[in-house]
Order: sequence, then structure tokens, then C-alpha cells
Amino acid sequence: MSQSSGPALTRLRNAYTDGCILQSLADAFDCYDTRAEASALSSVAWLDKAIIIAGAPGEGKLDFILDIIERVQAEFLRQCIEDIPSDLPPEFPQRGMNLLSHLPTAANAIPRLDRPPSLSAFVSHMAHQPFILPGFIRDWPALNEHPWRSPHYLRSVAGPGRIVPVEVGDDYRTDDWTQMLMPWTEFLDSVMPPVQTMHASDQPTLYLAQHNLFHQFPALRADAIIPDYVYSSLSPPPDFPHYEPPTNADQLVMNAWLGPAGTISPAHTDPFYNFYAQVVGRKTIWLAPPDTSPSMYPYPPPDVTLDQPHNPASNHTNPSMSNTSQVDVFRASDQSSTNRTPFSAFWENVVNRAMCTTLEPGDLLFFPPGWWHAMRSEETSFSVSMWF
Ligand SMILES: O=C(O)CCC(=O)C(=O)O
Ligand SMILES: [Fe+2]
Repeated sequence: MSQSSGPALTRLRNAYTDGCILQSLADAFDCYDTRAEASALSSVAWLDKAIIIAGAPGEGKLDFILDIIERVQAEFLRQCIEDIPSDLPPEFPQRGMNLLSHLPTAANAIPRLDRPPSLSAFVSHMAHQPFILPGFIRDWPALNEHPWRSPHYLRSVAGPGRIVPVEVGDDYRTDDWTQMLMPWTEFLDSVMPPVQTMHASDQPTLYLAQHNLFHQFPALRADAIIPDYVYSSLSPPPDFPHYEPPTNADQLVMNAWLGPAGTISPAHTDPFYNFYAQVVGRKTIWLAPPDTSPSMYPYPPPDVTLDQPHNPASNHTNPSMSNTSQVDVFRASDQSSTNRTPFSAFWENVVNRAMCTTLEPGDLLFFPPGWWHAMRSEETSFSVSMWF
């Protein structure tokens, strides 16, 4: 995640936000004259852009933006509320079934703890290694009275006319990968079709990745319960001495990750502690410690002195991709595979230290800053990362 927030950038962001608000108000006034649905949709879209593109506007301004969205929706877009079935899709898989915990690229399982550690045990010695707390978030409203696996519920928290940023393409390291803004309802139709259908292979994969959806839809934020561990002011781990918490007021960055079966985040590192909550579907996780970096084949940092066309692909966290591995930990097959040859140091030094697991709905994963991590969804999956 870019933490760049110099005064010039902040001023630019504020100006962009104000511009979006003005444009949206112009559209809203137009609605009073014309009752035109298109103007109302445009008004809401400008406000969503203010939240998405400018980053989190200051607290008061975010409330103001959300308030205008609600008013425009109530006044001009009531007829757009679709009558979609509220039936709750079955929870799949059945709990405890079909755990896909084996990957040829990871010799170990991520430890699963029978009992959550006390806060003091977490701070004093648990926070420097990954672990899973099975079922720890089973009480979240998101898995109960406000089920995030229900497209009906997810539409209702947004109301009509909302847009969201999505990644298009299977892998952010490839040239055909791009990002776009699209209607939330259209995205949900693709990710959670009314009848569970196979993802058509000629359709590009859409992934709402690393996006703070909770700024746009605060009702979803209320469906998550932040674990107390997140507020425990951890010091830098020995193998990542430059750790600093996120610079926002809460020192916590929450992101949503929602996509169909088969979305992949290639192995990469982030500079934060992470509690990663699995709310819908199963997700396979691959992890390796920070000191394996020399054998992870990260993409080289961009060389600005070379006059070469550069790969326009960006990455969830770092436009240069120097925090991303070239090794495909999910596609690399067993040791005899030809995949082994180009990445021999990976097979020699990383595989025996790497860990994997498949998270189920309700599980909470923890890993420290600098750890290599890769994720693959096994079916439609909705997760929340909490960086702190
Ligand atoms: O869920 C994913 O696809 C990636 C999550 C991730 O990279 C993170 O939480 O930092
Ligand atoms: Fe990450």
C-alpha cells in the first residue's frame, strides 16, 4: 500500500474530493429539474469516486458524502431497487470437509491453535510467527444475522447506483491485467450469480481486491468485530526491524477481498502485521518467512535510467512489484517438474520452510510483517485483512 502522503498529495486529494462533490451536486440539482435517472446515477458515482480514488476523505467529509448518497438514492433512485430473491445460498463447503492443505511448494502446515492466546502471550512471544485461530470469527454478524454470502444482503447495504473498483484478469503480474470501476450489482452478479454456476472461462476474472469497502458501505464495517490483539502496539519483529504501524489515526487498515473461485494473489510481502479473516468460502494460503527473500526471486526494482518499456502491471501494494515473487507457488508442481529449474534456490531454500493451509469460513489467520504470502480462492470468497 502506498503510504505516500506528502502535503502536496494531500492537497491534490482534497481538491479531487471537492471536485467530485461539486460535480455530484450539479447532477443532483439537475435531477430536481428533470427527474432523470441518469443524472442521479452520475451523482452517486461521483461521490463513490471521491471515496475510492481520493482515499478516505477526512471523517466529517466521508459522513457528508455518505449522507448525500443516501439522499439522492432515496429521492431519485427508489425505482431502481431490484426485487431479487433474499434466499440465503447454502454455506459451502460443509465445515471440516475437503481441506486442501497440501501444496508441493510448502512442506509445513500453518499451526492451528486450540485456544486463542492471552493478550500478554500474544505480545510477548506469539506475534512473531503465523498461526490460525479456527472458528475465531464465527460470531461476527457477517457470518450470522448479516450474512455476507447473501447477494441480497450485500446489495441492501449499498442501495442503488453504487460503483466499486475491481481488478480484471487472473494475475496482476501479467500484461492483460487491468483495473476498472463498475456497478456493485454487476460485480455481485458475476461473483455471486443467483444460481451457483461455473465461472465461464471466456470471461475475465473480476476481483475486488485490497479495497476499503467499509468506507463506502459502513454497515459492513459494523458486521466485523476487530480482535483486541490488533490494538496491542507491537514492536518490530527481529526479522523485520523497520516495521512501523500504518500512519492513519487508527493505525489500522482494513481491506476487503471479494472474488470468484480461482482468484490468485501471487506471493508478496507487506510491511504490516496482518489478521486475515475468512468470511465466505475457502481460501488456500501459502506463507514463507522474511529471511527466505533472497530465494524468492522478487521482480527487480524499476531501473529509471534504462529507456525500456516498462510492464504496466501494478500490484496490490507496490507499483514496482519488487515485493512480489516471480515464482508461482500455486502452479509450480512437484520437485521433478520442469518448473523447478528456473527457480532452483526457491526449491532448495524456501519449500522446506514454507507453510500452507486452507482457511474455512470463520477462521482467522495471523502473520507478521515481511512474511511472504500468496492466496488462492477455492470458491467464491470474501475475506477481510486487518493491517496494523
Ligand atoms: O486475499 C488475497 O488475495 C491477498 C491478501 C493479502 O495480500 C493481504 O491481506 O495482505
Ligand atoms: Fe498482502
